[in-house]
Amino acid sequence: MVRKKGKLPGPTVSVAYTLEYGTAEAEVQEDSVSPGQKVILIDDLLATGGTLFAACELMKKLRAEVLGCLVVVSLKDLSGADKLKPHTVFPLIQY
Ligand SMILES: O=P(O)(O)OC[C@H]1O[C@H](OP(=O)(O)OP(=O)(O)O)[C@H](O)[C@@H]1O
Ligand SMILES: Nc1ncnc2[nH]cnc12
Repeated sequence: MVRKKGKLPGPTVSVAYTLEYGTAEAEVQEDSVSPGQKVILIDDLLATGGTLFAACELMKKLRAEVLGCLVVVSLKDLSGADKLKPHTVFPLIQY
């Protein structure tokens, strides 16, 4: 589980990222994935891609392999999928 900084117990790794309306820090527990583990990232919304890009960076820090990103809604005018390349985004709805 990737969360905003300060919301997870135990040892964590974090990364700063930008949103449409400012900056934030994303965090994941160090033992949440193992090196070499294959992961799929899931979020409700893809806007600029900053949040999922940060999640990909966290997976890179933990040496996990991102197979793709699933989102319910992708706001296509904001080109978030471009920011996530080479990772593939699978949206349920494009708007
Ligand atoms: O592609 P991006 O431009 O990064 O935007 C997408 C993010 O924005 C929303 O979260 P938000 O940061 O607003 O926080 P919330 O989950 O607390 O609503 C949403 O849940 C995504 O995680
Ligand atoms: N453009 C947007 N619309 C709704 N929720 C959002 N969260 C981040 N960007 C958003």
